[in-house]
Amino acid sequence: MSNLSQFSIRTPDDLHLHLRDGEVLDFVVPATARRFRRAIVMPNLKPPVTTVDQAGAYRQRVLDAVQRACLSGSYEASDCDIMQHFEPLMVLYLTGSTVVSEIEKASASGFVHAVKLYPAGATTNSDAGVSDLLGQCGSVLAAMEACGLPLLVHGEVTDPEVDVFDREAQFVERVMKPLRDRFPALRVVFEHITTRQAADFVTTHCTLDAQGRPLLAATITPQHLLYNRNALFKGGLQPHWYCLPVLKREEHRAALASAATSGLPQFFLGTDSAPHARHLKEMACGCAGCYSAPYALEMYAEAFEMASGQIDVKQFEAFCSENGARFYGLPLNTGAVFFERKPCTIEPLLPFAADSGIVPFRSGETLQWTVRTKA
Ligand SMILES: NC(=O)N[C@@H](CC(=O)O)C(=O)O
Ligand SMILES: [Zn+2]
Ligand SMILES: [Zn+2]
Repeated sequence: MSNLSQFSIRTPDDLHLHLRDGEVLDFVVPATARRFRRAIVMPNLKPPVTTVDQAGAYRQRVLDAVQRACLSGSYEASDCDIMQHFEPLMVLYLTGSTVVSEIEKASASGFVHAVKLYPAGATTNSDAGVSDLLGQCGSVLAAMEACGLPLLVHGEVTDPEVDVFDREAQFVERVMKPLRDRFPALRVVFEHITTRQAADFVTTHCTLDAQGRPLLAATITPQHLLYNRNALFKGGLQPHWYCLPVLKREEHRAALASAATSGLPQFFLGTDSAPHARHLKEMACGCAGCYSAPYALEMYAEAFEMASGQIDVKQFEAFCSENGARFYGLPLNTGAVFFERKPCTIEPLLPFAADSGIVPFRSGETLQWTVRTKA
């Protein structure tokens, strides 16, 4: 088989992204805005984004940060042309106090595209989350099902008795299956899946709505497509490979790679790019999250090539740029990004003046693909 040396795909969307707030937001938003046309922006700020008004204000801060980046003179004019069109898709953080009227307001807003479940205690800034989804949120879930607003799920049980590597598989049994049974028409995204059990569940339990769109979908990150849990301990403890849900055994990575390259419409790109300052990762009790945004597309190309030997460009494009948009009922993007087989090396540290900097995921490594946004 001859190796592809270049190809292009429709401009992609990142359907799971952390942009944070304040100075960090200014620092990280360009990496996404210069590659992706839209992104689902996670609401796990401190305090969390729980109302439509807060989501609207946060959306404006994201747009303002993009404008400041363009005016700063630090980015090329051609990058700024692309960044200007970045559209943040906002999400509400589900709590035990979320009310039905807020769901209806979100659905009517035009800029809130989903509601996010953080099981209380499961991950970064999840303290305000929900401990018993079906017990606490029945009327809210019914309202979301009725108005078609998707529920995005961090799918791990928090029962301390459950082994950390089994928390996602247990979540399928204890929460996902009962949720589908009770709300069969609720649109659900199983975020950043990491196990064969989650991939199988989304493959086999996905039903379609009247327009033929999947009602159950999943995002998959570059790290979970490329690595198994050995990476966490390679040559010593590797804090920059630590994210939640944690990397799993090789059989699970292989199942995710099969799902992503299956051509099924319910699997799509969501980087879960989650920046934390260097000193907060490289410490006793370091934070969970990989900052992958600057090189995520290059890494996805590598993952698809590793899975299939040769990238099937149509399937890669569907995963990066079409399946997610269709799930969210958004128009497909125009424009393109270009991939060239040319080595590119990731910076060891991204200097962030206000802090200790951010170590990008796979810092210092050389990737095989280079991405451009101009032909
Ligand atoms: N994935 C992570 O390890 N961390 C995310 C939270 C999340 O998506 O669970 C973060 O906000 O840092
Ligand atoms: Zn999560
Ligand atoms: Zn996340």
